[in-house]
Amino acid sequence: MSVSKPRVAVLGGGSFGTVIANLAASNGCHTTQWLRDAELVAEMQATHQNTRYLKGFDLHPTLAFSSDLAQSVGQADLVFVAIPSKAFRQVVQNAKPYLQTKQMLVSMTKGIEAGTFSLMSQILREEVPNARLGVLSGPNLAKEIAAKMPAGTVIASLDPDLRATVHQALACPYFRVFANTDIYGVELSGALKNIYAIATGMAQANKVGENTRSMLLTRALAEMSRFAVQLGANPLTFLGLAGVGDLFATCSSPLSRNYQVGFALGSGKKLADIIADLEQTAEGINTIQQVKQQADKLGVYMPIVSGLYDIIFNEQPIIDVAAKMMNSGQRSDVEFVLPNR
Ligand SMILES: NC(=O)C1=CN([C@@H]2O[C@H](COP(=O)(O)OP(=O)(O)OC[C@H]3O[C@@H](n4cnc5c(N)ncnc54)[C@H](O)[C@@H]3O)[C@@H](O)[C@H]2O)C=CC1
Ligand SMILES: O=C(CO)COP(=O)(O)O
Repeated sequence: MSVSKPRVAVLGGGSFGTVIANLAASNGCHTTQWLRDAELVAEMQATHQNTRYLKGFDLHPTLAFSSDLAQSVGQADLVFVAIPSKAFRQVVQNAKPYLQTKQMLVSMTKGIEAGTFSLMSQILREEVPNARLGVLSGPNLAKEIAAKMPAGTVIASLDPDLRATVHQALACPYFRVFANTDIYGVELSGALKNIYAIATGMAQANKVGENTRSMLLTRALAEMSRFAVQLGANPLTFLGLAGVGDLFATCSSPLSRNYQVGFALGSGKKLADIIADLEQTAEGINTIQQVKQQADKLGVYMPIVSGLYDIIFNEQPIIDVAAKMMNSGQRSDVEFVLPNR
């Protein structure tokens, strides 16, 4: 286990990258946040705020900002990556010449690469084959952490030193870091729950009751774990913070961008207008498309994903899709206990 505080780099200038960089700096780690936008870097250096993505929060005075990748990652022991999935590979490729062999790379991105169905840890493995890898995921709404509201997260890695180093960098009285070794399960949980946050936002816009919301959430958990197990994840991971924890937080909170997208769709707004207004990342729309394709290929039954796909991409009315789901006959409540025939 490392004894001195790790030197940290965070790639990504969005709300989550900022919150994690701020936590590490507040914990005494020499921390640099890398952003592609030099203008925003200059503003953040002057104000120690991120007015574009995390308005109203003062950042720790020792947190450094840079738009120079070499300077940001070159000296770091631990590199967190919080870049939206559509740009993740490109940014890692750009950083690659400056990465050192013993560095630890941790993805915080909850998405799936379009076209390849790669999760971000798989991209890290492909692009930087010798790196020490981890995934950070959990119920971590950025603004709540910025406001120092207590939260827990999960660091998943096969490398015990990496798990301990992430704990050392981030754990504090309002942020607890739990451990897991099921990288794929933790990472899939984080990506998949965005789909169901869209569904719950849509249902809330249609003023459903608590019974409906509970059914949706529980069937979402059944569906996402069924899919993940097919892909080799451990079903028990879905009982942890990265699974049911993040599903509950994201599906309940209007702070979630995916929930906001679902709510706006459920209120009759057009997807293109919603995305344009959001100006932030909502991974779930891309994830629905990637998961629908993969579930069809593997023959996994995912009625919520299929229903959302029909509403968003085939313009089917929400009420028709909901009625079809409610009339789908009897299925097992917990299929790992009572299998479906
Ligand atoms: N915000 C949150 O509460 C949480 C977000 N996450 C995940 O973190 C990832 C990043 O999300 P946020 O920080 O919330 O995003 P955000 O929407 O707040 O900001 C996105 C950031 O990525 C940057 N970016 C986009 N394309 C880029 C490119 N080609 N090169 C360099 N930078 C680029 C943008 O400039 C911006 O700084 C997402 O996958 C999200 O699912 C995970 C946990 C919590
Ligand atoms: O992942 C998150 C909280 O854990 C954030 O969710 P959104 O990306 O929907 O805002």
